[in-house]
Amino acid sequence: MAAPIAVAIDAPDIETAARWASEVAPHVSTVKVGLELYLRYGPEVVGTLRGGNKTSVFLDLKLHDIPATVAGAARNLARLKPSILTVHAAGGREMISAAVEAAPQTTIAAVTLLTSLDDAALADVGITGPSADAARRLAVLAVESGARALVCSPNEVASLRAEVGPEVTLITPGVRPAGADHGDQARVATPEAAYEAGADLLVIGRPITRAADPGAAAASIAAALRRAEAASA
Ligand SMILES: O=c1ccn([C@@H]2O[C@H](COP(=O)(O)O)[C@@H](O)[C@H]2O)c(=O)[nH]1
Repeated sequence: MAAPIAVAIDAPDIETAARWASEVAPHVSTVKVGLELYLRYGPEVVGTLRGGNKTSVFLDLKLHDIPATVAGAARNLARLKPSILTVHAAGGREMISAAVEAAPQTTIAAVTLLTSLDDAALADVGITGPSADAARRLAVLAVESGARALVCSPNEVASLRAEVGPEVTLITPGVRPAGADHGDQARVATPEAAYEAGADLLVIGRPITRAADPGAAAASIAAALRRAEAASA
């Protein structure tokens, strides 16, 4: 079975994106399209990456605007049939509800706190104290507004799970295999730690796509998750 990994296809061009998607497709459940590709190619990129692969396409466009604008955007994006569409939880209750109502067939995932922000960067934007507290507050607001999925750091999965229960899908970027370069990610954990904490879908980009062989890198992380699952059974 394909591993619960969404590979972030943050590629400079559609040819590279299509190659990465087909190389990782046998090993993972999902490919993720973000701003870099969508803003260059628009809706066609979704069809291209879906291609003949069985992977789901996750649209990570992090909508954040007034409710009416987000509703219109979510309605248009839902036509592409993504499995998941992201909005920023900080957009507030009405904005999240507007997205959920506009795209009833799509899982709306609310981004709590970007995983690139460390304590100092969070303080810069007025969020002080433990990141887990702020993430929990935003998570509750998002779920109360109808979001069925949340995006958070792997380090915050356990506390969010305790708060929102088993039915909400927890999606974690900020995943780095042991020894991998963290790049611009601040609140990180290994794939095994994210999985063991209870994450439902691990978002992993550069550790896979920048490897010499993306297919082999995806297969290796998928195998590590299977070992973690077997060990916890
Ligand atoms: O809080 C967030 C929300 C989304 N992302 C996205 O995930 C991937 C991570 O890619 P890596 O190469 O594994 O760092 C990227 O597309 C981000 O836009 C996130 O990192 N953090």
